[in-house]
This record gives sequence, C-alpha cells and structure tokens, in this order.
Amino acid sequence: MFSTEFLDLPPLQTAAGTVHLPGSKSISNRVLLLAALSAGRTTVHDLLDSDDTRVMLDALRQLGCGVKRSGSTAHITGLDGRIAAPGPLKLFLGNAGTAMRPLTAALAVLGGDFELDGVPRMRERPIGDLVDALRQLGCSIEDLGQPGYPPLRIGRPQLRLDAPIRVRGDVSSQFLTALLLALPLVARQDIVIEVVGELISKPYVEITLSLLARFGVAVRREGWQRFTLPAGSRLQSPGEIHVEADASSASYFIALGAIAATAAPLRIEGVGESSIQGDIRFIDAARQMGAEVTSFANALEVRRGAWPLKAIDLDCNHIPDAAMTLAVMALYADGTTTLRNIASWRVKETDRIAAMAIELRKLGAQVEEGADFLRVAPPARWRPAAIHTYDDHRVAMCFSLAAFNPAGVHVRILDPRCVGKTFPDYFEALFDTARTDTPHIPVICVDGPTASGKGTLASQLAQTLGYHYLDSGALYRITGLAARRAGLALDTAHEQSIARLAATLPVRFEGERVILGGEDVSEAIRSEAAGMDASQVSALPSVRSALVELQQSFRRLPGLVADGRDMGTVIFPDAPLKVFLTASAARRAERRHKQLISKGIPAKIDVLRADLEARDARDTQRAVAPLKPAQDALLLDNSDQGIAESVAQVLGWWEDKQSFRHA
Ligand SMILES: Nc1ncnc2c1ncn2[C@@H]1O[C@H](COP(=O)(O)OP(=O)(O)OP(=O)(O)O)[C@@H](O)[C@H]1O
Ligand SMILES: Nc1ccn([C@@H]2O[C@H](COP(=O)(O)O)[C@@H](O)[C@H]2O)c(=O)n1
Repeated sequence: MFSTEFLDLPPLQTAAGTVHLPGSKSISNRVLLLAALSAGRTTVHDLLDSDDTRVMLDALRQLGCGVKRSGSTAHITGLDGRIAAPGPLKLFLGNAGTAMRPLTAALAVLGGDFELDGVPRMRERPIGDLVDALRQLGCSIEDLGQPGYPPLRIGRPQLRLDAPIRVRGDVSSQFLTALLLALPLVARQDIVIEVVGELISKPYVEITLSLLARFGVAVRREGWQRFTLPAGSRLQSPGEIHVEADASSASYFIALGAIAATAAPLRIEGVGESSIQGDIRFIDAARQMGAEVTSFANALEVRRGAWPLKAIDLDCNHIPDAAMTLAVMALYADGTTTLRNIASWRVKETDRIAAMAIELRKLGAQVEEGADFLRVAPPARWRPAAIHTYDDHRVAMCFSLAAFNPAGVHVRILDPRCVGKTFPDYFEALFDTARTDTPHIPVICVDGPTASGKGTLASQLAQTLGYHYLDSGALYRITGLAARRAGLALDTAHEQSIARLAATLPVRFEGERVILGGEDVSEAIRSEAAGMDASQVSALPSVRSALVELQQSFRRLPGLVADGRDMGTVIFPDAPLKVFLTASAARRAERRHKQLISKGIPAKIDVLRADLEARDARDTQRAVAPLKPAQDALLLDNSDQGIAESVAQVLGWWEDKQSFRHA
C-alpha cells in the first residue's frame, strides 16, 4: 500500500495483463457479523483485509467472539446470539458504515452497555432513521452527540415485536440491512419490517437476503416494501463460506479496459457477470459507453470498443458506488454524460457529488451538480491536477484513471492511503496492468562520490514519493563479491569472465535485503573491502555494459530514484531531475567512520579517508562512465547540511518541475 502524502501518476497509455481483485467489503463485513452472531464456527475464505474489515474484526473480538486470522482466511467462533462481553464497552468503528449500522442494530436488540463511535466523518453520517426504527422496537439508544448521528450509547431493550417496524429506505439501504441482520436474534415470533419511501440501492439488500439464507434464515418479502423474519429464525453457521471479489473494485479495472486495453483484453479475476453484488451491473453501463466485456464463471475480460467512449444518461440508483467510476469515464466520452438518482452519494465517506464535481473541474471538465445528479462534459483542454481525495477510497481509485488522458498531463493523488478502506493494494494492481512508454516513467538520479550520502538521500526520496529505489553501487559490490568467490582476480585479464558473472547474477532484492543465489549477502557487500572490490570491477568496461540492462529494468511505474556514479550521465540520461551530491572528503570520512562504529565495525578515520579518496580517484579517472556531474545536474554540497535538509532541498527541486494545481 502507498502510505505517502501523495502519489504522482505519470501519463499512462495502455493496459494489459491480469488483475486479481480483493474480497468484497459489503460481503466481508456482513459475513463477519453473521458468523459472529450465529451458532457454530465459520471459516471465511478470501476475506477482504482492509481498514473497514479490521474495525469490524476488532469490534467482534471486543464483544468476546473468537477470531483467528491467517492470510485471507478467518475462523470465527459464533456467539450464538449471546454477547459474551455485554459491557461497558467502547467500540471504535472508523469510517465503516458496514460496521456501524449493523452493529448498532445487533447490539441494540441484544442489549448491554455499549458506546459506538468513529472518525469525525462518521459523526456526520446519518443513522437517525435506523435509531428511530430500533426505538419503535423498544431498544434503548442514546445520542451522545448531534441527534441522529454517532456517537451512540446502547442500553438494555424492552422489546415489542408485535407491531411492524417502519424504517426509511430512501436515505441508505444499510438501515434495512442492519435490521434484517439483527432481528433473527430475537425472532420469537414473526417480525415485520415495513420500508417507508422508495428503497434505494436494492442490490445491497439482495446481498443481505442471500447471505442470511446461507446462515439459515429465509426472509419472506413482498416486493421491496415489506419483509418478514419468520418466528423461530436462528442464525446457523454454514461452516465454510467464500467471499466474492468486490464488484465495485472491479469497476476501476472494467473502466481501465474500456479506456486503455487496446491490443488485448484486460483480465479481471474474482467476479463474473452472475455475481450476487448489484454493482456488477456496472458492466451494462460500461458496455453502453463502448466497453467490450466478456464474462466467465469467475472472471471478466474487458477491452476498448468504441473510442472515444459514448456519453450516456443513466439512472445510477442500482450501482451507487461503482457509478463514481462512470463520472471519470465521462472525461473520455464524445459528449456530456449525466448520472442521475445519486443523492445517496452525499452521505457517503464524503459528499461525493460535491467532491467529484470539484475534482473533475480541476482536470478541465465542465461539470454541473444537482441535489441528486452530476453532469460531466469532457475537458476541451486537459490540465494537470492534484486530486484531493477527502479520505474517500473511491475518489482516489476512480481519479487514477485520469492518468490515461490523451494530453499526457500528470495527475497527483493526494493521500493515496485512503484506498486502504477497501483495496489496500489498488495502486500496485494499477501499476501491474498499466503500460506507458519508458520515457514517461520519471527517474531522479543521485550521483556523487563515496559516502556523500547518496544512498540515504535517494532512499528517503523514494520513500516520500512512493518510487522504486535503485542502489546501483550494490550491483558492483555483488559483482565484486561473486568474482572473489569464483576465485577471479579483479583485473582486465579476467574482464570477460567477470562480465559474464555480472550479466547472469542470480540476485534478488527483498526490501533492504540483498539475496545472491539464495544467500543473504546484505552485510557481506557493505564492508569497506567490498567497496574497494566494487570500485575495481566497476572500472572494467565490459562489466559496466553487462549491468546496464539490469539497472534500466528498475525503471518501473510509478517512478524511480537511482543512486550511483553514472545514473545521470549513462544509465538514465533522459531523467527529469539529476542531482550531483558532494561533501568534503573530511566530512565524508567522518560520516563513514560514525556509520561503521555504530555497526560495531572498528575503523580509523584517516584510513577511511585515504580509502575513499582512492576510490574517488579511480571512479573519476576511469575511461568508461567516470564519476562526474551530468551537464544538466543540480549540484548539492551537503557538507554542512543534515539529512532532512538535503531531502527537503531535492524534494523542492522536484516539486518545481511539477505542474500541479493544488486544491
Ligand atoms: N546530509 C547528511 N548529513 C549527515 N550525515 C549524513 C548525511 N547524508 C548521509 N549521512 C550519513 O553518512 C553516512 C553515509 O551515507 P550513505 O551511505 O548514504 O552514503 P553513500 O554516498 O550512499 O555511500 P556509498 O557511495 O559508499 O554507498 C550514513 O551514515 C548517513 O547516515
Ligand atoms: N553507478 C555506479 C555505482 C557504483 N559504482 C562503483 O561501485 C563502488 C561501490 O559503490 P557504492 O555506491 O556502493 O559505494 C563505487 O566506488 C564505484 O566504483 C560505479 O562505478 N557506478
């Protein structure tokens, strides 16, 4: 997951390959609650691991439910309708509506002493209609803040089950879902729920009914207005249950296929058209806009059909979450797209109608918003934009698709971490399937002499920007080590043999660790002797050539920071930012001395200084790719700068080269 402050998306061009979708949030949290309330032990496969499922699992643990997780499987020992820990208990439910609403209902009918709260946005998301319905039933619920919004305190109920319970259906279908999930716990007699107003997002209620059936509860329904939980209903674990992949998450990749899968279809694994999730009907909308979609049992293949996409005018009530993706597809359409009946967007993670309008306009689109609609005309001229994401995962994911714009303008996604709510590895999946010409992938080069702080600076830049990191010196160090181990003298007589070794190094980078042929050599290559060996092999032209391709292969989306001696001059001559980092020999020797001593390696400062000056001399004087600043490099002498200051300086230079308009 990218936990950076922002993530810059360079111009993306096409899409190909296969994406494996994570489990559905809606199904995961419903299944977890049902498993927790039912009798028996449930093994849940393919469970989504995200912020929202984590808050649900934490709450269930607090309530005394047995929870064991291993990877994407969870084993839940059900409470059989009795709360093991009836409080007093405070449950923090983040911004997870799929946890807040059903838990409120379940705990209110079972009774205890509970306080339910969440993040500040959760305190702005209405729950009053559900609370009203539960109060009709005789539940004890106290508003602890603004009436009708969390936080809530739940006490012991005096249940009255004989009259129908009336609940509003036109604000959020989660209120009805919450009642349906909770009422089997007290169905000593038939319990009737009547929906007031037109029920929105019916497909989510279908999911609820279908999962209740898996847990042994057959709800009778008359249209979408009246639901009856039969007397004697009891939640019973099905034993094993599989969570379908998330159909709303599929929408980003269906759109990606429609926009950018030009040569071959993009394969999306985990859901097919027969999914129980209503958002799968996004496929119909994508097809209307021109996508070519083929469905398999548990997968989809999508490719570009009509281009530009066709503008549509659509009632999106049945696909409220996935419809946000249509608003970004509209940027690529041949006219104005209108998305109707989306009032529920206003009470989601953020006011999504307002958020989408503001951010689409930043890209140059003409947008009109109404109480329950959004109208989008594509940009006449695309503008680079920094997209504010409002702590809303869907805003972040759908706006990533703007990076395929034909003008090639850059898109910055602020707070990309918010995708953790439903799809923590969304951007990794995007970068696996998106393709762009190599020159579009940004590289920052940091070259300079030994111990100037290149590695420290480059790895911190990479971390801040979410870019890959190449420590090219490590490759020469590994080559030196491999040559020594092969008994080769590090001289011109053995140049071809060492070059062959370099070309076929069985090397793997695992985070900070360097693995050579299965052995962890991270420590071995860091010695001063290994540095000297690296300096010797690096002076051999054939060795340098043998390593070029490997170094260039590190240039992958979303970008790269590379440190070494010839990054800017030879390996990435087209890099948009090149830094030549220096510090006085005395300062560098001091730093290296400190570094070695801190690792418990004895060292003498004057010996170190002599060694590094010898390495500098060899590096600068060799015939091939000598150490020197690239013509267009910016020079940075950090002799009197701390690490944070150097990082800030280079980030400032990088920012100066960007063209984002901040919100
Ligand atoms: N600006 C700085 N101020 C103080 N110390 C620094 C600074 N930059 C780096 N250092 C310290 O100097 C030491 C050497 O830094 P680093 O290993 O990053 O250098 P390098 O140029 O990558 O070296 P080499 O070329 O040998 O790999 C480290 O202990 C690091 O913490
Ligand atoms: N691009 C590069 C990187 C390194 N070298 C040589 O390898 C030696 C070790 O590098 P470190 O950065 O890990 O210290 C270095 O002294 C150079 O001789 C190189 O030539 N080109």
